[in-house]
Order: sequence, then structure tokens, then C-alpha cells
Amino acid sequence: MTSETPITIPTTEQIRRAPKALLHDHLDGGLRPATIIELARETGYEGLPEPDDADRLETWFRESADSGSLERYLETFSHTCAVLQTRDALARVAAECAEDLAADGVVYAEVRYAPEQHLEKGLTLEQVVEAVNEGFREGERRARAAGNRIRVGALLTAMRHAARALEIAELANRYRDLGVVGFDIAGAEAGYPPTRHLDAFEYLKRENNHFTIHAGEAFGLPSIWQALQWCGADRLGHGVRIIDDIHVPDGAHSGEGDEGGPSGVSAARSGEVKLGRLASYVRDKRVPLELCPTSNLQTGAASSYAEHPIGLLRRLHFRATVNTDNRLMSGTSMSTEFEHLVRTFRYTLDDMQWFTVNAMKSAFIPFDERLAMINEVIKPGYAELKAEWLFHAAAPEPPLTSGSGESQS
Ligand SMILES: O=c1[nH]cnc2c1ncn2[C@H]1C[C@H](O)[C@@H](CO)O1
Ligand SMILES: [Zn+2]
Repeated sequence: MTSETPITIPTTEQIRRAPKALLHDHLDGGLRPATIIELARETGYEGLPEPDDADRLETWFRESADSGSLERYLETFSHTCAVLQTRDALARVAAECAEDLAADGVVYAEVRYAPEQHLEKGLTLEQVVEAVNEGFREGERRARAAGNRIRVGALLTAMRHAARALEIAELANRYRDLGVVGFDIAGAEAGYPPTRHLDAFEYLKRENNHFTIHAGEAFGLPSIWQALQWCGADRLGHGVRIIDDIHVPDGAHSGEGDEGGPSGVSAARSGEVKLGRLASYVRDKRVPLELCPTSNLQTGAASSYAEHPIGLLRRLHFRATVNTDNRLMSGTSMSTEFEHLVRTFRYTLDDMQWFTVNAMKSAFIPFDERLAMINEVIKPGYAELKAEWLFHAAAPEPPLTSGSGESQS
């Protein structure tokens, strides 16, 4: 982009229509509330806190997840996992997930879940993976029929408090190129360092496979350091606490740019902001950060959107991406996450494109397929929105100019 590019702060409708790429979304954190109620009836699960009313159930999930503690947040998943114990339930929820993401303008998604949490009624690990894959393919078909295009890949998660990581890593490898694109570990961070699962990570590295690790969410720099330097993670699930290794003079913490507009890098260049060794490594090596702003507010990793580190990380040109984490527990969607960021940091369509291209570059599918998504879907989609803005939108004021550079990631 040139310095002539007008600032195009998108409307809610444009945010929804803009092509988006999602790297961090949990299948068991994104069920439709009405589906949970139906599945509970069908499968005889009697533990739902609001068994009769989808709106009340939706509110219950959001409020319960709002505790400020990751451990309490994670307790809500006992209800979603309870209704995801049959082949049909898993396939249905996966199909609805793909449909919902596509309707929200997501064109590429990596959706994760822990197969080991879906074995209570006798399914095997393989049956779980096949049911979910089948559901994703069905959801992609339904989305296409509705005029939306999406590609969904699965990430298999191992729970960090359990001891099945190697087994799940082997499963991910077995289903590679068959709908599974990588591996993850999740669950409570405190007391369960990622190094407990070194055998799984070493196995995946030997197999040239990809993995991300939930790190730097509830726990700080040591967890990020271990995930990268001991385990060899390709990406960081959250990684938001990398902010602890970035030293900012008082008053400069907000993501709003000063001289350079919302996307300016002036503070970084002027030397006011100092990066420690780990933060430098993460930025210089282009380690993707799967940032999930609303989820972070709920678990206490950040105190407001304005103070969320994503503003600074974007300004400093970290490989930052925007994600939902758990759409049900956070009452969110990709559009909602971007809506908060656009209103808070005055992000433009160029900024949205930057985050989206960052995510696509960091995806676990092959390079040529990533490139095709960027060049054939994402860039044309943003170009179309920007052209509409220039030629049709009733711009209230003459355009300002912006220096946001989409080519830098
Ligand atoms: O944000 C999270 N941090 C750690 N673990 C999480 C988070 N969101 C969901 N999980 C857990 C709960 C789910 O049951 C599991 C697999 O999707 O992953
Ligand atoms: Zn997560």
C-alpha cells in the first residue's frame, strides 16, 4: 500500500463480509446452545444447568466463563464434552461449526478438540476423528450450497494434565492429509508445563509434523520459553504474556499509534520500547501468536480491549493473529473479535487484511495452498471491499491517509 491509501475503518457488515482466517478455535467450545439442549435430550445427559432454554444456557456459559480464572473457565467444558460422546453428535457439531464459521466470513479455519475427551460411550480415538472429519466435510458442503466458501482442518489436542500426548500425536500423524493438519496441547497451564509431553513433540518433529502449544496464557514467560525452546512449537496458543518481556515506558502501552496512526511502528523504531531476548526471538523468528482477546479478558490475562497486548504487538510487527478460542464461552465470533479491535484501535481494512494474511501464512497446510488462499481469496476479498468503499460508500469525510503496510508480517 502507498501513503495515498485512504483510511477505511470498516462497518460491522464489512467486517462480517471480509475474508477471515482462524487458527485457534475449540470444537467443544463452539457449540450452538440449542444443539447442546437437543443433544442432551437425545443422549440422556441430565447435568445441564439450563436444560430447557437455549438463551439462558448461552448466558450461563458466558457468565460462568467470566470468572477471571482459567481453571474455572475450563470447568464449563464438562457440559459440552458430555453431549459429544457419540458419532452423530460429533459429526453434527463439526458440520454446524463449519457452517457457522463460513456464515461469519471465515474462509480458512483450524479447529481443535481433544479426542481423548470423547471416549466415554465407547468410541475409539479413530472413530472420534473420523466423525469430526465427516462433519467438517459436510459443513463445507452446506456452506458452499449457501454461497459461502470455507476450508476447515482439524488439530488434535492432548490434555496437558493427562498422559496420552504421544498417543494423540501418533493419531494426528496417522490422519495427516486426511483432514488433520496438526497437534496441540491444552488445559490448565499451572503445574503442567509443556515439557511433560516432550516425547510427543519429539515424535512429531521426527515425523516433520506441525504443532502449536497453549502457552503464555495463564502462565508467563517460562511457559512460552519452554514451548519454543524445549518443545519446538511452530506457533503459540495465546502467547499473550510475551508482553511481560516487552518494556514500555509509562503511557505507551496502548495499541493506538502515535505518529504512524493505528498501525505505526514509530515507538518500536525510536527505541522507546525494549524487547527482552525471548520477545526478540518471538518477533524475529516470526513465531505466530494465536491471540484471543475476549477469552483473555475472561481468564484475566488482560483487563480490557484497550489494554490488550494485541495493540502493541501489532505495532511492533509481531506475527500476531486474531482468534476466537471458544465462541460459546466467550459469546464471540471472528467478526465480533475484529469489531472490538476495530472500534478500540481504529483498525482499518488494511489492518484486518494484515492479521488475516498473518494467520494464513502461519497455517499448517502446505505453502502453495496457503499462498493460493492469500492470492485468490483473501487479497481479492479485501480489494473488493476497499473498492466498494472508494466508489460507493457514502464516506462522511474526505479520506485521511494511512501508512499501514500489509506487506510486512
Ligand atoms: O484457552 C484455553 N486454554 C487452555 N485450554 C483450553 C482453552 N480453551 C479450551 N481449552 C481446553 C478445554 C477443551 O475441552 C480442550 C479441548 O478443546 O481444550
Ligand atoms: Zn484455546
